[in-house]
Amino acid sequence: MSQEVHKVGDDDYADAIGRTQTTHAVIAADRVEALAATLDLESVPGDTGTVPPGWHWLFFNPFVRRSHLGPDGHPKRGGFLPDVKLPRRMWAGGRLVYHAPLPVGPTVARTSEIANVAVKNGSAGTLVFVTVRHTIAHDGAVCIEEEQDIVYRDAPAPGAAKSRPAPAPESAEWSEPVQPDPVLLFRYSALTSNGHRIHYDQRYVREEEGYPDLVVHGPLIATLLHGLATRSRPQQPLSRFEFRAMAPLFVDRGFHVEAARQENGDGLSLWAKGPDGELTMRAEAAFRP
Ligand SMILES: CC(C)(COP(=O)(O)OP(=O)(O)OC[C@H]1O[C@@H](n2cnc3c(N)ncnc32)[C@H](O)[C@@H]1OP(=O)(O)O)[C@@H](O)C(=O)NCCC(=O)NCCSC(=O)C[C@](C)(O)C(=O)O
Repeated sequence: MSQEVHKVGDDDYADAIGRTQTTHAVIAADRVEALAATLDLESVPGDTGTVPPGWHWLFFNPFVRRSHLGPDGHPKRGGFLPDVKLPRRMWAGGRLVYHAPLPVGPTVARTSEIANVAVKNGSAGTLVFVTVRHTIAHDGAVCIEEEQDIVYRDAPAPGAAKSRPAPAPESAEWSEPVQPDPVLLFRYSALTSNGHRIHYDQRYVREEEGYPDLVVHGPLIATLLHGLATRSRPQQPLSRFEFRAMAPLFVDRGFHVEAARQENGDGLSLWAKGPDGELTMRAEAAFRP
């Protein structure tokens, strides 16, 4: 990463860079099966006894004590994650390398490091991007490497104009509809131990964060794109996946996950298309030969 600027106002985030944390999780079969049911799949896809790509987001999110939660329902900032003062947190994207399947059953370690903090100007004010580098290893062998981008934004200015998302591509070779009902959002929050109120607390999301309705989880959309990628190439294991969340999706507003062969490459380009045809997430997937 090349960004050098870690300051917003008087806050200097340089100290946070390089901070590490290790979390352990039992890769429990019942949780993996519960996600299959939540995604309305007949069974867990892929090889028996392994976690499908993207499903590792089920694990490693600790249930902290209630008194240690911040106003958004996430653990208070200033522990592992830097104490960014901007109130609205979103999952902005990530880059994943799948080295080996994550086995179901054992207790597995995830080591996390704050890789970068970048302050940028967005269309509606300051954005602070925190990039966390995760390594998930079992028995000394790395299974997954991931860089996760979390973005923090200012509260919306009253009457501020909304930025207009770009249209999604019209070149889909694969397209699947998704109906994000409140039960899907609730079950995904529960399964991923995610207390973020933007996914279930309608008063909070409207009054405090200024969104029109409950927000669909970024990792859920990325998981659905992973699923489309692996179904489109059943013979080839996924080796890399990168994605960027471009605009939010909301509860009860149907959207599509779509894919096409890459124009310049052997992999797939994928995206989520919102209810008005807008591009809400884009992704690239690479596969082993
Ligand atoms: C991120 C938003 C606010 C920026 O929107 P904007 O209009 O303010 O920004 P912009 O003007 O388009 O771009 C400004 C700068 O930011 C960069 N940028 C712009 N977007 C990204 C991105 N995604 N990843 C990395 N960089 C990004 C962009 O490249 C540019 O950099 P530059 O000045 O160097 O050229 C906007 O794109 C957006 O709303 N995206 C959708 C976010 C979303 O819906 N996430 C999923 C739901 S939140 C969630 O699931 C949460 C969870 C799971 O509970 C959880 O807490 O972990």
